Amino acid sequence: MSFLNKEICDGDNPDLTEERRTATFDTDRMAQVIYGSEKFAARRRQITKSISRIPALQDTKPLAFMTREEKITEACRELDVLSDHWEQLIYVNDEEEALHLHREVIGMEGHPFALHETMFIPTLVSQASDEQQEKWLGRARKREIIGCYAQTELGHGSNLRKLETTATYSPSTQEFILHTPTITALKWWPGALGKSSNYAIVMADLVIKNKSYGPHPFIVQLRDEKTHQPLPGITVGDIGPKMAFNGADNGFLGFDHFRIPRGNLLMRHNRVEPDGSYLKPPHAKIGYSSMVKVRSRMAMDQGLFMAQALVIAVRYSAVRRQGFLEDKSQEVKVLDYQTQQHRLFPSIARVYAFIFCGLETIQLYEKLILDVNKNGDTSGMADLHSLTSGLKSVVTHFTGQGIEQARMACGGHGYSMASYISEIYGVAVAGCTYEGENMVMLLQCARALVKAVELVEEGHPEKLSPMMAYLTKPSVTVDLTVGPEAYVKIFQLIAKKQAFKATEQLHKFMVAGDSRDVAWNKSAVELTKASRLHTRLYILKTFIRRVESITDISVKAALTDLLNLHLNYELLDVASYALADGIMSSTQMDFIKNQLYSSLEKIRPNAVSLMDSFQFSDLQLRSVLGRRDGHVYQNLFEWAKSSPLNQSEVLPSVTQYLKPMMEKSKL
Ligand SMILES: CCCCCCCCCC/C=C\CCCCCCCCCC(=O)SCCNC(=O)CCNC(=O)[C@H](O)C(C)(C)COP(=O)(O)OP(=O)(O)OC[C@H]1O[C@@H](n2cnc3c(N)ncnc32)[C@H](O)[C@@H]1OP(=O)(O)O
Ligand SMILES: Cc1cc2nc3c(=O)[nH]c(=O)nc-3n(C[C@H](O)[C@H](O)[C@H](O)COP(=O)(O)OP(=O)(O)OC[C@H]3O[C@@H](n4cnc5c(N)ncnc54)[C@H](O)[C@@H]3O)c2cc1C
Repeated sequence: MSFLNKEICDGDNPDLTEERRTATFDTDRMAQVIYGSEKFAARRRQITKSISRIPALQDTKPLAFMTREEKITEACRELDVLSDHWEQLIYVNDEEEALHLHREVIGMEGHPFALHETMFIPTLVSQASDEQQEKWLGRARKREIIGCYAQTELGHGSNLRKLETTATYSPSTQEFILHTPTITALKWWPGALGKSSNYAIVMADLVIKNKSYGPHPFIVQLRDEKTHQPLPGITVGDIGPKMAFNGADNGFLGFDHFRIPRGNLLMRHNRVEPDGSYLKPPHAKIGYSSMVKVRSRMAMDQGLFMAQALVIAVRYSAVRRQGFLEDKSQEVKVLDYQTQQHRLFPSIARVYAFIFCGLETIQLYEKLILDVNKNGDTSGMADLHSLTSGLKSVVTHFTGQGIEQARMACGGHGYSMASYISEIYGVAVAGCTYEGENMVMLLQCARALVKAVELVEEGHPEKLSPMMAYLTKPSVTVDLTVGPEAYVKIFQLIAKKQAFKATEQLHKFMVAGDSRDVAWNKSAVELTKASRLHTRLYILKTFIRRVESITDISVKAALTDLLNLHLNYELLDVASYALADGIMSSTQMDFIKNQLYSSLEKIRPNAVSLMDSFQFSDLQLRSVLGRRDGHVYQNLFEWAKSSPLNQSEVLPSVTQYLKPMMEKSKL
């Protein structure tokens, strides 16, 4: 068939080439801003190039046509190839490079080392004593053992204080006896637990002399290191297929009076002595630090998920032609429609905003762990906990929305698994649940907000952390034409008003006789609204800070357009609060709308390059629709032909059922 002639696929789609030519900035320079440094952006490109030279790391069969078993096997094959090339591809133990390598080669659907790297090793780093690290950390880093993080149970996830798995200390044998007393106490959900891991960090209720000390982390061997068979006393398996993440074997785990040595309680911050005496940690929640680590990474990780969906949708929108504007001789690129821009560009701005936030929170976590491990200083824990609790909830929610809009922006082809957007969506929205269900975490953030409001009301504003300082700002009239700072001021007023209103409501119920818990529940929706506004304000301020710090003029100009779009879009999105409280007038609302529409026009010529700047390889994107070459239709046809259903002309379902049925109908 002539239209499949290879020659016409040589070179990129001219529509995309034109987009790339009109960009006003250099995508390598933009990548430096996205990835935090010139060095890392260059390393990413270098790693991508090295990967492309290893034939065994190129895609085999499209993921969409694989079974779960095939996906898991393929991920393991890739891990094996990676381990042979590890030292030649990346600097050993460089977490960011390793993450990039995994994202690109194995993708996002999960693999046996995902939890090993993201939670098992970090828990050993933050919770194990030096002696324990000597014993396990080296082995874990060399991947002699595979570990996961087993906390959630069939009956309890959000409420850690009610975990049922017990670790009862036996002073006579100096052992802990791990036990699963009921079916609801089965560990349920941990990634890579089902079939791959032979070790786990198990969170269990520490019990000494009939006294419960709450959840503590233990390192537990689950399987024989030679045979990989579960050890006696352990029941373990896979929990079955999920909405996405089907390359991961999320698992269940039960203990039948399973004994582990005393030295398997991770004892960097707390201890159980041989006689059973307990030395408490410097902060009650220090054992939760691995969750805080993952939450601190989520703004970045979710930003990258949304970026992948938007690369696909924006490239496709520059290639897809549908309908007419002025010129009736050629259909228009759908990216030229204002509605398409309004659907996609605010999400592009959020991607950048989330990533800038993520760069900051990752550093905040690293600093916290240094402070705790080196100086025993836990003073930063409360702030980082409330910040990351709000942030994980807000970014996962908006990422889900942004990816779904990206899918719809691709019309019918977005619904095909060839776009890969449905898979990205499934993986990203898991983040609304894991590491703390979003509502639960917004309410954690609200605890800090209410405390801060109470401090202001009690006349102690000097005790507020810098993040809460806006709660003392007086109401002022703001001229929006002044620039970003004016938007921040209005946002601060809106967020402050909501924090005070929610706290007032809480207090009102308490004064009327409700307990704090009941009053809290009756005010919970208002409290979560306050948390969202507080978090969105933080994101907005980080975006402004980051753009102000950029030195490359053309990159800064492109990002200033994006920032302006973000400011106007965010303010419009929360305008109902501002109007209700008389913070903004309807004239100001009209101004914001007009600014927003003009931002869309300014961003239009840079849209493709703003997304190209993420420098995702086609291997990483795994999207037929979003490939860099833009030869959407040829690529889609090739992909469809590779469907298992097309490997024979007549399917058994036809010979077995349809054919006889049609024959019968003829009689
Ligand atoms: C070399 C490196 C290579 C790297 C390669 C990596 C390869 C990766 C490849 C990528 C491929 C795929 C990606 C896969 C990634 C998937 C990751 C998925 C991971 C998912 C894991 C999980 O989900 S683990 C389970 C998570 N579970 C939860 O989050 C449970 C949520 N619940 C809680 O956290 C708690 O129950 C609670 C915080 C909600 C309440 O706790 P508690 O009841 O104990 O406390 P209170 O509410 O009473 O509050 C009391 C006070 O304590 C304060 N608090 C609570 N928590 C903390 C904390 N963490 N830090 C500080 N303070 C805390 C709380 O604020 C209260 O304070 P006051 O208000 O002052 O009283
Ligand atoms: C893909 C994926 C991977 C995971 N990986 C791991 C892992 O590696 N290790 C691990 O240990 N766990 C893992 N989990 C489990 C995950 O951490 C939990 O599912 C999560 O913490 C939510 O807990 P839950 O399922 O008990 O939800 P629930 O708490 O039962 O939530 C159900 C509903 O109740 C509401 N709710 C609950 N408590 C409150 C409250 N106090 N106030 C108001 N509303 C409330 C929630 O908002 C939600 O709407 C994973 C989960 C998923 C989906």
